[in-house]
Amino acid sequence: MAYTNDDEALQQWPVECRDVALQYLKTSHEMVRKLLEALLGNLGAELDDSKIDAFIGKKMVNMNFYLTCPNPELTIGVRRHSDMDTLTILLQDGIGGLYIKIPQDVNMEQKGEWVEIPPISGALAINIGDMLQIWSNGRYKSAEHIVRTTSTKSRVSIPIFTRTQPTQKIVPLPQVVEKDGAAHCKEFLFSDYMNNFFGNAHHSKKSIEFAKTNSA
Ligand SMILES: O=C(O)CCC(=O)C(=O)O
Ligand SMILES: [Fe+2]
Repeated sequence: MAYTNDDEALQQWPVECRDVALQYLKTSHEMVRKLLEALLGNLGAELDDSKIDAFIGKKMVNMNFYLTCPNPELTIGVRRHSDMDTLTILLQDGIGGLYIKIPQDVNMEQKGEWVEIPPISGALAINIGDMLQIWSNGRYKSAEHIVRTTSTKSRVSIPIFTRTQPTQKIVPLPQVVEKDGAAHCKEFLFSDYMNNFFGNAHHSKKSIEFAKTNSA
């Protein structure tokens, strides 16, 4: 359910869930703003409110229902992808099944492996999106993830995607580039990216290939 404004949400979202979904979305927006400030501030990039709003101005709340599957090894719930947005807030129930791939180029024992993000009661999972990877000049990685189903229990997850406007220029933040000595991606418009991948949000690191082909 895409969010534009309260009136539209109240008119168009299903009456059974619209109030609680709206509340979840609004509370999350404040949290996302603080997270983004902290994450980018940590890289030396202080952004004013209008910039932060531009990065997370478009929001969407989804509701995923994964049915049980008699042969889970023959299928997948959501195929391998990274999120195309800025930050994703993910509420999952207690069933489990979300796995992320630890990148090869990190200094961790489990590098290259798929690792489960176990549900923790009362906790949210936060995904770095592809655009945040680019703004941070690759310092933060948008993790590839996958959802596996089980034969015994259905699962529910509710992600909130926060994303930038189509007209937003995507380019590594100058404060980070200055520190790093080089930008790892050339400028492009988010709309260019969406034209390439929209309708295929569950791509597999396509943006990173895209960024590479745009690479300075
Ligand atoms: O269901 C989940 O845990 C993750 C869903 C997801 O990755 C997505 O909707 O992009
Ligand atoms: Fe995802």
